[in-house]
Amino acid sequence: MSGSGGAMRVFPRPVTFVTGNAKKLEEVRAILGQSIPFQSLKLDLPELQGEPEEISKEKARLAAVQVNGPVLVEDTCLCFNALNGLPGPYIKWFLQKTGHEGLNNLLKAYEDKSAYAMCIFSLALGPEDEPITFVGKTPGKIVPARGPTDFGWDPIFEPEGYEQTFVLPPPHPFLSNLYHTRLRLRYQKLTPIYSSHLALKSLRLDQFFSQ
Ligand SMILES: O=c1[nH]c(=O)c2ncn([C@@H]3O[C@H](COP(=O)(O)OP(=O)(O)OP(=O)(O)O)[C@@H](O)[C@H]3O)c2[nH]1
Ligand SMILES: [Mg+2]
Repeated sequence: MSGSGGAMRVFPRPVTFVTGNAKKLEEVRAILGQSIPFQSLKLDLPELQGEPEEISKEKARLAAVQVNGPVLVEDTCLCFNALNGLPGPYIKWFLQKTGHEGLNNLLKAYEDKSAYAMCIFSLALGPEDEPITFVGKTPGKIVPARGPTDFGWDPIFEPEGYEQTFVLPPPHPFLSNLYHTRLRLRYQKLTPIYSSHLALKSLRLDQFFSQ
């Protein structure tokens, strides 16, 4: 990927990251840095139902109508293999209603505690454009909650190859392996953005943007 000059050509109008989740915004903003012209908008979009990619696409369509310009949205799913991918996109409600303990209890009847965290980004150039969707997955397992509980299901998700949950452990987070695992998931969140640069270039949509 080229420097921010190239990105400016591809995205002469800022891409609006639409989310109602301050923590999500903080992480995406930290990763994106200056790589693309970026702004955020706090909108609580409807929590749709269906397959994760379809939900994400539809969310991008709704966001693009409200913003009337290029938008980026992200959906995070936590998927239990014993439950064929559920709660998946419904993790927000399961977490709110049952808490960490309830999520563990859902798997009590199964030996298989494996799970995966999935981040789906959708980019829509505008209300008339079909969103482009990219998926990043991190495998792991569900464990009783450990560590700080300030972000979602982090304390009950143990990424594969680690004996710690997904929370960032103080006091030296930048040096820990776990921090790097977490960055990897976040990097997967970024892959869509890099890929969409390439897609946009190949479609020559930079011309479209400068009109
Ligand atoms: O432990 C976590 N580590 C993460 O990295 C992470 N990212 C999101 N979440 C939580 O998972 C649900 C997804 O729902 P979600 O993707 O629809 O988000 P949201 O509705 O809060 O925001 P948005 O849809 O307005 O962007 C919500 O409960 C989020 O708080 C995370 N939890
Ligand atoms: Mg949501």
